[in-house]
Amino acid sequence: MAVNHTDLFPPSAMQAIDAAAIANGLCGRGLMERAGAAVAAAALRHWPEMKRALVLCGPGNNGGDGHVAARHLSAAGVKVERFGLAAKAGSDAAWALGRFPGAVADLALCRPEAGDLVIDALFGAGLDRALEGDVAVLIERVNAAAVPVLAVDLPSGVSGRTGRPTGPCFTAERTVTFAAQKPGHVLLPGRALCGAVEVADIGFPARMLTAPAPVSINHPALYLPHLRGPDAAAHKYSRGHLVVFSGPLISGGAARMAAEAGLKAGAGLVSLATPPAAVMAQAAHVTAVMQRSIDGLETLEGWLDDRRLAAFILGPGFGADATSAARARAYAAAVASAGRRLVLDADGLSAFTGHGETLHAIGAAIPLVLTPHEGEFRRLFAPLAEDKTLSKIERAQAAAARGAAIVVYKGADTVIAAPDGRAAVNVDAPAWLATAGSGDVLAGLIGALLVQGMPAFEAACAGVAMHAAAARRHGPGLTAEDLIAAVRPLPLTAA
Ligand SMILES: NC(=O)C1=CN([C@@H]2O[C@H](COP(=O)(O)OP(=O)(O)OC[C@H]3O[C@@H](n4cnc5c(N)ncnc54)[C@H](O)[C@@H]3O)[C@@H](O)[C@H]2O)[C@@H](O)CC1
Ligand SMILES: Nc1ncnc2c1ncn2[C@@H]1O[C@H](COP(=O)(O)OP(=O)(O)O)[C@@H](O)[C@H]1O
Ligand SMILES: [K+]
Repeated sequence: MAVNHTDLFPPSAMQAIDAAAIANGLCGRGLMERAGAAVAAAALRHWPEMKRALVLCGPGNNGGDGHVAARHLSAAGVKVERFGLAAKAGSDAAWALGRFPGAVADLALCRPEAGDLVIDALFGAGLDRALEGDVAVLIERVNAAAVPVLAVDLPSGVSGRTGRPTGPCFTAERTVTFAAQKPGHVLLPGRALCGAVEVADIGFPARMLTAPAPVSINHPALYLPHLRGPDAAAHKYSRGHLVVFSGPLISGGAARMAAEAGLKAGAGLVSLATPPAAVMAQAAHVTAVMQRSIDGLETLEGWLDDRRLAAFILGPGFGADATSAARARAYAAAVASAGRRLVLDADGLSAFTGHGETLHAIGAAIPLVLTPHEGEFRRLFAPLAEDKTLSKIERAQAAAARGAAIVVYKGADTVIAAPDGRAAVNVDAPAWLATAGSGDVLAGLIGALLVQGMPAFEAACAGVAMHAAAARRHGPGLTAEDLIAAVRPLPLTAA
């Protein structure tokens, strides 16, 4: 018996596991029994004082779980009222109803009142079309009544594959799902609509809970095997030299923050590659971070003869005008020709709008990490961003393939994706990370992990985790400068 706490299972994969389990001798009704019991237990644990449990039961297995939960709650002395849609004759849901016969009122009659708990067992994670009619009306009524909702598997009306509402949907205070989470539990807005998620063990053996695709929550096992602390004989060059391209005089702060974050994250040395006109301004600010005046491509190519320059960050505050964009493309190509690692962020990403093939060629040549926020993603991958059928995970995977790069698709639900289909969703970044310059810090963290020799996907996952950990460590009121100060190396062992 097991729960898979880290991998994400799209609804189709969960259905396949369900079918395989039953084909292998597990009893479908037994799964439903344990699912319903887990829901009832959660209801009793979190709402011990509930006046009534209003259990809304759909026609499928989700509704079956609801009937089982209703039976257990009634046996525990809770006043239970059921509302629902008829279960198909012969189905497990009909069997579950048969074990607890009694009135199942029409959905239109459901009137939640203060003190009630609504248990939403209408539809599960596989829902792929908008809920209409009585169900839609009831959802609006329940949401307006401001009574707590406990969702079974996923709030009805939310897609388990994308996390997006297909139409009207419940807003749950808690959700009990089974065996493993689906993408809809962690991608926004699904994550917020689920409330607190509990994953119940309903009896699948661990060997059956292997993910069909390498898509998971961003968790330490993804990057721990590649994370190293400095060994006792380390020197600064063995820890790696990171270079951050600085923008012009007016916008040097972004590169400086990336550089300082890189030092905090363990790069042995960090240098700003600064246009001559901005050197004095940067010199007035930086201390441990070094500088090199770079007046054009030729100077850069000369400097690239120094093999110790391991990775580059290009984009924070670099300049968005056509001249800067052309320079960004030329610098990125030079870094790629020299076989170094590269993080493209901010203006460095926008510079490649309409230059997808060049970007792909760079990604094919070197380890390349792209860190777009929503706006940059839309600019760089316009058709993908507009495809409303895709989930954020699927969009990030497609962008990674298109750019031959690791894509860190930022936001409150940052997705890290690789061209080979690996993807991870970060779920523990606090909202106070949404502050000017925090993306520049993230670029610095990823750059620092790249110079220390981590493979690009793992470096991106670890960088995103380190960024979120620093923000949590500081707490609300965070500025990007505070964020840098709060950065600590990630623990080398799982917590
Ligand atoms: N492997 C698992 O995770 C287990 C899942 N169980 C439950 O099974 C549920 C999935 O069961 P089902 O596949 O029967 O799915 P649902 O319970 O969501 O029911 C779908 C049924 O509703 C009908 N339907 C009517 N209007 C619909 C609409 N607008 N959109 C979609 N369907 C609509 C469909 O034709 C289908 O018959 C899970 O959510 C979970 O609660 C448990 O019973 C036990 C094991
Ligand atoms: N609501 C949020 N919750 C958690 N993290 C967030 C939220 N909004 C933004 N972030 C994170 O903050 C960072 C912002 O980066 P970015 O948009 O590039 O900002 P900037 O350009 O100002 O540096 C990203 O890492 C993003 O994932
Ligand atoms: K549900």
